[in-house]
Amino acid sequence: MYLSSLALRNFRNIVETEILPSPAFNVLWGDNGQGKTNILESIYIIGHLKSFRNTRNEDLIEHNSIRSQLHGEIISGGSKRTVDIGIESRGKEVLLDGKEVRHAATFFSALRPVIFSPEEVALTKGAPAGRRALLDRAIFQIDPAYLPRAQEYERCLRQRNALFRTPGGTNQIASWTEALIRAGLHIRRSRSAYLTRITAIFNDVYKKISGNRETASIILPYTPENEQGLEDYFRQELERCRHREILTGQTLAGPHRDDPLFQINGRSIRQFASQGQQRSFMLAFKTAQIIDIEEQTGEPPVLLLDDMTSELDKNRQGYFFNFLLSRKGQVFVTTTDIQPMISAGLTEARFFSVKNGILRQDQ
Ligand SMILES: Nc1ncnc2c1ncn2[C@@H]1O[C@H](COP(=O)(O)OP(=O)(O)OP(=O)(O)O)[C@@H](O)[C@H]1O
Repeated sequence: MYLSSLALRNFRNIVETEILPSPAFNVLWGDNGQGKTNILESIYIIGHLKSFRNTRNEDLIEHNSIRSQLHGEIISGGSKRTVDIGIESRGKEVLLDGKEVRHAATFFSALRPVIFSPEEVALTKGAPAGRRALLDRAIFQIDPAYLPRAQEYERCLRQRNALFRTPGGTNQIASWTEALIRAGLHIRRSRSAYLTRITAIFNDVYKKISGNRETASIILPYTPENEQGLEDYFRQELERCRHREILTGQTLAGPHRDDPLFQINGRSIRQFASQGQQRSFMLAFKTAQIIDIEEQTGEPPVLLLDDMTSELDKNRQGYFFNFLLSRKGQVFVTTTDIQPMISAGLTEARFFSVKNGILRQDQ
């Protein structure tokens, strides 16, 4: 699966551009603030409908315009698919192969881009919501059933919270508690199963990146193996919070409050990790995600790497370049300095210079 053509109009600082990327390696290079990340963002939106940056539709539209237009052509399993996305401040219009998209799940399987960006690295150290989002996004991408389940959980959560604030509503809480537990168990089971599946690769990659000097782990606050135990745990959590829930009018336990623990050498990343260690952690997580997508779908995903080599020492950089070179999938990487890539042997890559939102393919 790869992006064979990308055309953008009035997207961020890119007024008009069309590129024909290589099915293998593409390097977007240029000074800071020229539009490299914007290109990656457009590809990410073609795969996910949303940006990986926390942005509103109007931020995506070129300042002097009222509409952005994104067009992507994707080669998958030997056939071509097209994606067209029109963005206006009031919303997005999406066409897959010229037809309106009814189910988001159909759409998410069209390109499956995986992003590695400094914004995401920051999530490892931030609030629990960011770490949950990292995990959930990875699962959404591979499991079409996860999105409706997450939506069902959100619905139960909203209903249950509303009852806390409705006079006499607490009498009806019990049935919504049961619905919440049922829906929540799906989410927790999926999160556990996903981590169980990728843990071996993740551990292995992290060890290699760190030259066998460190170990990393992602730990959920519940045990994955035991189904009944998972349910009992959820009930006990709710029971423990009951009094506070009535006081605050909010559901205080469940998948929406889980805090996945990211650790290096048994210590929380939040408190101890350096920038380089956080990056290595994300590299290992994303690498595991990529390998998992490849194993589950039989096709390598498109990899988007935004400025990923800064703050990695030479050994860690070297490991990652070797990994990239050994892969079959399509890669887009941004950089201000192409020299390390040329030295690493990425000579087969297609290079695009980016200046003031204008892209030029180097000869
Ligand atoms: N809606 C918009 N309309 C016009 N220009 C925009 C819009 N949104 C962002 N920009 C411009 O895009 C540029 C930033 O582009 P981008 O984030 O892709 O930079 P970059 O080349 O990746 O740089 P860096 O190496 O610093 O990450 C800035 O000049 C910013 O002003």
